[in-house]
Amino acid sequence: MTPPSPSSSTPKTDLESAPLSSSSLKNTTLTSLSWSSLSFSVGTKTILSPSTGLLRPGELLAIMGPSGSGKTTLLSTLSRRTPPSSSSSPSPILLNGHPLPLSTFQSVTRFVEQTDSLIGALTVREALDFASKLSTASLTPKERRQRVEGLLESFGLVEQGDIVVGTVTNRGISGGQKRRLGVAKELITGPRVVFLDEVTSGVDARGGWEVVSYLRKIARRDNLIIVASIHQPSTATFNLFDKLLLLSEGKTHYFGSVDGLAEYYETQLGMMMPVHVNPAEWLLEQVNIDYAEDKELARGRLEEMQMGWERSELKRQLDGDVAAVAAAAEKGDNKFVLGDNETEDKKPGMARVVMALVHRSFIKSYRDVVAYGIRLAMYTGLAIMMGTVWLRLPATQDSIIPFTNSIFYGSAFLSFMAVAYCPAYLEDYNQYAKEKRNGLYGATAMMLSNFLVGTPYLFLISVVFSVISYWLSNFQPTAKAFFTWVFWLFLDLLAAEGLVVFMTSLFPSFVVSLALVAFANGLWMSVDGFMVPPGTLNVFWKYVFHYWDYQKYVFENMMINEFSERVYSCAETADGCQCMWQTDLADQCLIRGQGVLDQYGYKPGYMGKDVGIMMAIIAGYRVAGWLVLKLKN
Ligand SMILES: Nc1ncnc2c1ncn2[C@@H]1O[C@H](COP(=O)(O)OP(=O)(O)OP(=O)(O)O)[C@@H](O)[C@H]1O
Repeated sequence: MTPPSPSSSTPKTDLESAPLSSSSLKNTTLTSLSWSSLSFSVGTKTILSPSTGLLRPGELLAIMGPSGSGKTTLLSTLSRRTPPSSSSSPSPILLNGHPLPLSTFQSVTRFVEQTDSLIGALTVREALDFASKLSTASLTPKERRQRVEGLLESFGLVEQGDIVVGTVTNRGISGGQKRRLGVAKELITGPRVVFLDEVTSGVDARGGWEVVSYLRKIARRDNLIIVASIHQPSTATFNLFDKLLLLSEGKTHYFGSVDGLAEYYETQLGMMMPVHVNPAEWLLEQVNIDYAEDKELARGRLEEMQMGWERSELKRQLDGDVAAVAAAAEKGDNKFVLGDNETEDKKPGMARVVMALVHRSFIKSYRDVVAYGIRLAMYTGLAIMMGTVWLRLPATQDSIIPFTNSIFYGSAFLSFMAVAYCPAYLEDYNQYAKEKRNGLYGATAMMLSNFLVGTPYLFLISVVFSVISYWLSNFQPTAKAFFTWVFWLFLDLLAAEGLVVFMTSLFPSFVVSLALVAFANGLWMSVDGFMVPPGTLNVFWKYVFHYWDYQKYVFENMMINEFSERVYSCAETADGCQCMWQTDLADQCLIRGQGVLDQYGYKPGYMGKDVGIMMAIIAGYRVAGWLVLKLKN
């Protein structure tokens, strides 16, 4: 496990021949990652002062520093997720001494976020398989399997291969194993450089050590460069790193080998590193002035240490090595850049991505009770409740108001309850956002797959709800009327889900999206025509909101479905017949259902037009959601 000695020799290999599609993940082409004058400012505030570094294949770099010292900023600019403030063209970040175009750079590097983007319902093996399907199309099924099995083995996850990651009802694998899986997922494309934010976050000391030792093993075996920010590693974990970049207030205090730290501090700064103390803790103490009693004194000392680094022989050597790498590349020894076609060819097309996403969401939908199970149970409960409250209503005038109320409840309250979809969509959105940042797929694939997976479930919910409540309540008992009811309920739920998708994409926060969807549905409920009949509704609400209220079309058509072809008996009293609605059937002591509809101004015969409007509203919500995701690029 001895680190290979870094050398400043001229890179001899060529990234162009990087065999990304081969089953081997070994790097044979990248010889260095270097950067100089890499800085980042916001306005006049410097967050990262010019940083320089050089890494060779097989090396692990720890970026360490007190909270707020700029670790995340450095990692983010180094991985080119955030453009640096200094001359961003050409990039100050070089691979084999070359500033590669962003797309080429991204095709040979990966970023592992602090929080894993893992789907709890998938097994460990499936998580890797889907990561592979979403990121590369150039593997045969056999190569894909080999790569997945290879990574399971490399990260010590073979025994956990068929265990789910973990859901609300299934505990799944441990935190450390999750972190290892999160890293393995990013290695599936065979990157040459891996960036990891807070590599040991969410795991205990032992778990952290395990993650880093697996990383070290893989870096050595496959010649990868690994850059990880880390908060406060244990001594054992710290010693697994080859190099350290120590930051304080955005400035570099040390860049070099972990082994050479004690000597540097002693000879350059005259400070003895205690032997029996965790070196990481000791270093952080030296560069952290947040808790110093005498801030002035501590700041002076910090600046002295930082100047010590600037003046050091190590820094001079580093600058020389970085310059030599760039100079060698400039001589033109290497043909470098991965051809655009070559990288594009490896990405799966839209159809493949959508298929993989649909398959993945489908597995999630039946294994994870939060996705659809809870909602199905809730709607079933509501159906039983509704059917037994409005139980076996006879076709008499006394049932007309309960029928009307039930139709409103069945349409409006059910769509209101789509708020229950907010948490599940938020989970999908966060997954999408992470995978988008890693360049896996975009807004179109996300929207299409979400719609394709959700639609059959909404249909199932509509059927289950209607089968129970429709017949229990005794709505118009014909097959045609039943299926029309199911159809409108289905459209209702599709529109309501579209609203959730749009709102939650716009404000991806549980509390905010929940409040906004509830507010919007509250508004649609009050102007749909039930509370205030359309003829009475004041012009502002009528013309600004009523006509594009999806609940209006559902309520109106469900009302027409119940009343347009049905007849209700009036009350027989001692004085004769008393009809609450006067229609042409009054002399037979009956009420023609159309009489009820007349008070709302509803007429049958416009279903085709209403279905068209409803579909436009459903599509409108989806397109609005897609636009939001697109614009958030
Ligand atoms: N876009 C930004 N605008 C303003 N300030 C920023 C921005 N990005 C970072 N900062 C500030 O720069 C400093 C460094 O932030 P950064 O997140 O890089 O530190 P860190 O070392 O990763 O901190 P921690 O260990 O607490 O996560 C912080 O004070 C932060 O508030």
